[in-house]
Amino acid sequence: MSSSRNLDLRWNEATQKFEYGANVFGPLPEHRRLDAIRASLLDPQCSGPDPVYSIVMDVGREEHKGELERRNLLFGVVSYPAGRLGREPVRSQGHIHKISAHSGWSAPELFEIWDGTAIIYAQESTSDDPGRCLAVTALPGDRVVVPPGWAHCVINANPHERMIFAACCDRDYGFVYDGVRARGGLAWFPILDENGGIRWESNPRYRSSCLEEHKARAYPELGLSDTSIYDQFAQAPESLQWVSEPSLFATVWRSFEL
Ligand SMILES: O=P(O)(O)OC[C@H]1O[C@](O)(CO)[C@@H](O)[C@@H]1O
Repeated sequence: MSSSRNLDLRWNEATQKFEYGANVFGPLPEHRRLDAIRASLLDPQCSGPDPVYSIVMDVGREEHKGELERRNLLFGVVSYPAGRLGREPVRSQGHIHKISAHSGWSAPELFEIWDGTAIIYAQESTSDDPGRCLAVTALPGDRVVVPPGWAHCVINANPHERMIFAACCDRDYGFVYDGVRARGGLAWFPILDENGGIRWESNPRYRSSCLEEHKARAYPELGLSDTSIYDQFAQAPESLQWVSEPSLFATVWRSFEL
């Protein structure tokens, strides 16, 4: 069982499900199978943990249901097993958020790591030139923000332990995979080295690019406090409104650093 950050839910390894505390709602997990994500892996024939990850979208405390809906916000939690996908760590496929009907923006996403070590990888575009490419390492309690319109994936950086994270996103979410799949993945593939560390290989189906790597940082310009993202929502729901209404920070996004 793993503990959550101020939302009473935990992953049960034996049942491969999330368990919800009193007054916490959430669905059964959707298990993403290995066959469903092969098109974006370095070795599409590889073997690895199956399911590759388990997702619950729309979790929260009963008392917040209305507020989440009114604000077009949604919390999800994702659990990744230990292991590897061939030479790669366990990871998601990579996608861009669809344009939201209510905002006209491809929404940003706010991640918070709960257990394990994650790398959030993001690139500006899935066209020939991927633009800026960044890999941000995040530990329990760290937050990472992927700005509007960027393609991204989430990686379990430690092949020896499970990784669990929460994300706050637009309730009108949808994932666009075309660009990523057409190029056989994102512009950089994470590779597990002999010592369990991560190195990167560029994807030759993109024009050459540089990869910047750094650790997670604070985001005062987005009004993120030190408390967990769910508690921040509970205490001041308007302070996360930018997730579903990115235009509130239109000027911030222009020079945003992950
Ligand atoms: O569809 P993909 O790219 O495999 O990623 C799915 C993941 O993306 C997320 O939105 C996080 O970016 C999670 O909900 C989910 O784990």
